Amino acid sequence: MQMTKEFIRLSNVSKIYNAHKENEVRANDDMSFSIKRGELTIIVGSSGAGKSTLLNTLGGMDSISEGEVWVNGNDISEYSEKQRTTYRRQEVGFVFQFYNLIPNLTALENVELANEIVNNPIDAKEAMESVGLDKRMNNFPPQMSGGEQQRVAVARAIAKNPSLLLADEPTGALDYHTGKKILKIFQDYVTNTGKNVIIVTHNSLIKPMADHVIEVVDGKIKSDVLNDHKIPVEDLEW
Ligand SMILES: Nc1ncnc2c1ncn2[C@@H]1O[C@H](COP(=O)(O)OP(=O)(O)OP(=O)(O)O)[C@@H](O)[C@H]1O
Repeated sequence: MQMTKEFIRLSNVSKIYNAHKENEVRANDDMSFSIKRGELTIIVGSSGAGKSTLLNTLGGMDSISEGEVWVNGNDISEYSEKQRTTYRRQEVGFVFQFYNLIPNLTALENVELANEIVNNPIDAKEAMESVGLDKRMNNFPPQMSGGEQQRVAVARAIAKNPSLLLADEPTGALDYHTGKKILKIFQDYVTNTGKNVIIVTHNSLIKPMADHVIEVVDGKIKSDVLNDHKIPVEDLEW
């Protein structure tokens, strides 16, 4: 089968909380866009715009109310709970704002735990090396800086060898320089592997580092722009 260039396509996707009640919220409202293979995509918007809701949809964490969500040739909006669990486990790597590491396992053990649950993992040590932490493998998370813990979290996501890496405000808890290091890892990952990374953020100043920027306002897509000349993270200032 020929691989198409399109990797993700959302068609008229809505997520409605408390439908038909007084407190109904259209967190995602009639969203349509597509994402090509090998893209670094940034989804940007202010607080409450609907970014996390969208990320939860793409990551198979939640079902939608209306529309279709195609990932890698499959309509994941039709998946049963069980199929969604398999999808989430096998296909998606997650990085969150607050690392979510297990404190009483070493950095390496945190990464190993993730790659044990998938069929086609990357060696945990290799993943640690790829984020520059080969010397800190046997440290426990509380002995590491925020930036180092976030690198472990990125290694953990990469070690699953996912087809899609999702990051929700991955630099939200980090200082400027440390945040830049994390963003560089994501940008290099896309360049080196040809896989897809989607970063959700409220920081519109990082938009130039992406291949594709989707802006969300009030649950709707406000703009959808391809960057022909993305900027290396090193050259980005904010
Ligand atoms: N489980 C839920 N039940 C009801 N409303 C919800 C639920 N989850 C999110 N919402 C609402 O949906 C809207 C979008 O929320 P969402 O978390 O997706 O925004 P966001 O852009 O990620 O914001 P932030 O940057 O602050 O995390 C908000 O109005 C929020 O209150």
